[in-house]
Amino acid sequence: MNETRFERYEFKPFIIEAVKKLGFYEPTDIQERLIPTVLRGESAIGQSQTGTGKTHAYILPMVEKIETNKKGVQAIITAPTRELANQIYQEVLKITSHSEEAIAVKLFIGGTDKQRTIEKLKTQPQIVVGTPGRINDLVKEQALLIHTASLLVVDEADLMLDMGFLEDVDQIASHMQEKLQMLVFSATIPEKLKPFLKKYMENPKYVHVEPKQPTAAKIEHQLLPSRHRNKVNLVFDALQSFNPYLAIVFTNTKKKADEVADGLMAKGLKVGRIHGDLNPRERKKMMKQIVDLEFQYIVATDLAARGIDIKGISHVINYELPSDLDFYIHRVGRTARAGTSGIALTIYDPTDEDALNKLEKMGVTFTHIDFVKGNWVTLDDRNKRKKRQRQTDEIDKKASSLVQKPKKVKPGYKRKRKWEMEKIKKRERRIKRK
Ligand SMILES: Nc1ncnc2c1ncn2[C@@H]1O[C@H](COP(=O)(O)OP(=O)(O)OP(=O)(O)O)[C@@H](O)[C@H]1O
Repeated sequence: MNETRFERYEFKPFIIEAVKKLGFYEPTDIQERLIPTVLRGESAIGQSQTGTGKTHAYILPMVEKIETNKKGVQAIITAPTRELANQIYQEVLKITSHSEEAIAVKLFIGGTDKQRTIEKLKTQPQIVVGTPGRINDLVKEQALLIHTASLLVVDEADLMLDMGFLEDVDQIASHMQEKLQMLVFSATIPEKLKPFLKKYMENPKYVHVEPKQPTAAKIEHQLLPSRHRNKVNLVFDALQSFNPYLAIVFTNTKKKADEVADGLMAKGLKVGRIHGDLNPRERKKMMKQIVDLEFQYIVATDLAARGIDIKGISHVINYELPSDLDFYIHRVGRTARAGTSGIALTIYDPTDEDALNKLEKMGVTFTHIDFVKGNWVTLDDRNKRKKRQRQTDEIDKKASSLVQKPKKVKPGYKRKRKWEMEKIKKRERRIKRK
């Protein structure tokens, strides 16, 4: 690519070169609205749908602000999972590696050898990327000196709160420069996060790229009723029929993830799996295999739903609905990224009706399908089916109330009563249809 609209930000030439290499021609909404703010040194909260470029909305201006001749930590990026921290770290390297003057970037995440990390910290990096717990450990051991740093990024901020990491983030912030530029990002910013934001950000620029719907535009949300069928078989049938470029199946627990992965493998599928019970080495190896597209099917818990940007996920299957509906948005947001399209199929039970109603109120529109005798069929909208069921129930009730039970029971009275009720039901249905 020989030109890019990112030139409007007057980034250092090496950053423009890196952006061109990434193939970014047009800044996304959130980038357009936040890059100038970050360059001015202001704090900001960035909320926009999954897959809309939040990561580079902070990476590009952050690298621009690094003073290459100044040693010591200048910027810290925190993320709630090792996989996401590593992914962000890789993205930072894709930019800094174009700089003639070396920019020292280091990744600090749990599950790696802390002693070895401390030994390698003879010189301090200029940019730190990592999970809050490990960064905080290294600060407490005075191995990592962050009093020189003035920019802190909190990515996937709501999950940081849910996972109890904000305490660590708080401690990290308290060891940094007094005048702190804080950048907070997520596709979902819940109310419960607001007190933390108020503590560090007097008057942050709050950029909420108001989407018309909470999830990426080009996701087709499909609903499949379980109807007490074996859900692993349903997932298998769906995967066979989709023949996906890359499908990720989400479950609510690690145990269920193993069950589903084992079930699909027993049916002959080669399946990757990623969840918290894997040891750090296995998780790292698995993520690499997934990114290298060694699998067509992955089974994962919500650990992988956050921010992970795996190119080419064409299908997301919810084996079950998450209890926190924000996780539905993050799960389905693994597909249809950067303007591509994708399919999100959710297998649901009757107990999920309320949650589905809430998602519809949030702006998600579902198509209803079923898998009957090896073929996909489109179903009526479940609300229409429910309404029809309600009407049938009302007609039954009315008919039954109109046909009096005889005081004295005579032979054949049941058949006669049923016949009279049918007559009334037919009349009522005719009236409803008008
Ligand atoms: N300006 C751009 N032009 C084209 N592609 C872009 C641009 N900015 C980012 N991308 C690509 O879009 C994809 C999604 O970006 P990113 O992972 O930053 O989204 P996100 O908003 O952080 O998503 P999530 O909420 O899931 O974390 C990535 O593959 C990234 O390389």
